[in-house]
Amino acid sequence: MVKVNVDMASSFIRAVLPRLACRHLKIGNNCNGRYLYGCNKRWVSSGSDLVQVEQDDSDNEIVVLKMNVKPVNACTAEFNNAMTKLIKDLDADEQSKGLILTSTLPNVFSAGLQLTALHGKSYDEIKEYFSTFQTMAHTLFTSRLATVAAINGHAIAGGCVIALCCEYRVMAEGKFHNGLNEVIVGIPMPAWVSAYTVYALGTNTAEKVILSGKKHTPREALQVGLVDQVVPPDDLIQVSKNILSDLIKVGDYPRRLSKERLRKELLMFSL
Ligand SMILES: CC/C=C\C/C=C\CCCC/C=C/C(=O)SCCNC(=O)CCNC(=O)[C@H](O)C(C)(C)COP(=O)(O)OP(=O)(O)OC[C@H]1O[C@@H](n2cnc3c(N)ncnc32)[C@H](O)[C@@H]1OP(=O)(O)O
Repeated sequence: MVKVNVDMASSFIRAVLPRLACRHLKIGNNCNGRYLYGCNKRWVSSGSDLVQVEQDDSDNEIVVLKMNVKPVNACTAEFNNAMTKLIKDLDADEQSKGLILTSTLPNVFSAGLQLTALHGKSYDEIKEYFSTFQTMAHTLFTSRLATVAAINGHAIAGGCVIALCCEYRVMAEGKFHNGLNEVIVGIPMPAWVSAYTVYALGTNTAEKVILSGKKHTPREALQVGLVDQVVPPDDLIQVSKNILSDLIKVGDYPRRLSKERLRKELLMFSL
């Protein structure tokens, strides 16, 4: 079990993080909180259109969630909460078997945490904001659904984490980057993110990926295991659907229980 010095992390959040994060982006507070509403399933209601929901088949077994937070799918607290609610609703709906996660934006899957949310905020506010992201990631990671990330653009830091929470990751070819650049931004990697990365990549590669903070091209991401497949952009969704169809062919109960047993150990990690 990883030991974390919580006092050190707390001091870091209080004193250093807000300045580092905003210096990294060279931005002030450009939070844009207005979004459309667009769910088309009666049992899915995120309360916003930060995530668009599409049914993929007549049986309602496959759902496509499209992140829709312009301009770069930065994970606002409202987005994190909407995602958490949607995934929980889908988990509770026995008809749903699989989930594809992608983005409405042409070149960005997700830019990760909303760095502007850290600017000028109190310790408690930042802590609360982080916890909305962590809850969303845990909910996706442990969802009973089969999950595929269809990465149609940059997947940076928290964006890469969202993809790592999925069982399978397909990335579009293109001039995109995928990586965990937290150490470059100035965020010490939380133990739970490291644990998820080790789970997906293995310890040795995860350490290299995390400690370098490197942003990988799709091909490089494939080599280190951040993604499982790289495909032409036009094929991304169809390939993801084919993978998902194969995943959900397996008996629901043994699959669900095995996923739970494999993944629940990792929930002990927090900061
Ligand atoms: C101690 C810690 C304890 C507990 C932690 C608990 C949880 C931690 C979670 C795990 C750690 C996760 C960390 C993060 O996610 S940090 C975020 C790091 N993200 C980045 O570094 C990405 C930065 N962005 C980019 O690289 C590019 O924007 C991107 C995505 C490649 C797209 O490029 P492009 O299409 O050219 O677009 P622009 O760069 O011009 O950006 C357009 C617009 O968006 C603003 N923006 C970009 N990224 C963010 C962001 N992450 N948050 C907020 N805003 C962002 C950018 O400033 C531009 O705004 P403008 O007003 O100028 O138009």
